Amino acid sequence: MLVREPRAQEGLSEKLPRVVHRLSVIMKPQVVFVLGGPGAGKGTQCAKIVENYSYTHLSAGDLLREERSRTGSEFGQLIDTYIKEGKIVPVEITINLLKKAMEETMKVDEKKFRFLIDGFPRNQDNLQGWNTVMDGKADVKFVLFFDCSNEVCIDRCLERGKSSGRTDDNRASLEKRIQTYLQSTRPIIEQYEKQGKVHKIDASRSVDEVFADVKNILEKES
Ligand SMILES: Nc1ncnc2c1ncn2[C@@H]1O[C@H](COP(=O)(O)OP(=O)(O)OP(=O)(O)O)[C@@H](O)[C@H]1O
Ligand SMILES: Nc1ccn([C@@H]2O[C@H](COP(=O)(O)O)[C@@H](O)[C@H]2O)c(=O)n1
Repeated sequence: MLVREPRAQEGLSEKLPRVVHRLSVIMKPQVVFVLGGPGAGKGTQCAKIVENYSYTHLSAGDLLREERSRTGSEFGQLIDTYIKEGKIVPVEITINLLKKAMEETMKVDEKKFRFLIDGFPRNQDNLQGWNTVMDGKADVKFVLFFDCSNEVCIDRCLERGKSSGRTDDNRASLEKRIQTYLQSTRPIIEQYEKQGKVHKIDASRSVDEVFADVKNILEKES
């Protein structure tokens, strides 16, 4: 004889709150922060993750560059100066771009709730902005930290600079970007390390060797 679960007899009014709660949990953005020095390979690895897993890649740097070239942007000039100087743009600008991009992604396809947020949070101001605006609205699952020497970072960016057209892929900007990374971003990574949230990857190896480690981490975390 079939024994009926009590829930099977529930009406819609009893079920609905539970369904709504479950949906809101499922659809809460799940975030992986992707950090590392300039040219460490963050964007390259994010592209490979997107090919293989259901993540949406949002690069804070790309969003700022887009905003810089958007006709009528009130922040274009400021962003341009900060990027050339290797300085971190005030978070009020960056967090709004990220939030909008996340919302638009999920509006188009509600199943796209896993995000790789690349190049953020880069300093204390970024982290504070994230906590203020996104607290409770998104879960930060872990941090992928692509670690390699300053020399490798600089060499890769200079090589990329031959064709990237980026205003900051030159030696003068790179010296400043490395300083900003060491002084402002490394302490953020250390904070997440203390929370046990950081997966550190040796990014000085080939793209495929680095990605093999990334895959292992993503398989374990899923
Ligand atoms: N493992 C690797 N070995 C050699 N070259 C690499 C590797 N990963 C990336 N590159 C190259 O180095 C350059 C920088 O890579 P990428 O743009 O992915 O770095 P990034 O960390 O996103 O940089 P940024 O923070 O400056 O935007 C690119 O030209 C890329 O093709
Ligand atoms: N959170 C961030 C991210 C980036 N910037 C500025 O953009 C430059 C390029 O960033 P990449 O991630 O593409 O290397 C970076 O040097 C900063 O000037 C930022 O301000 N805040």
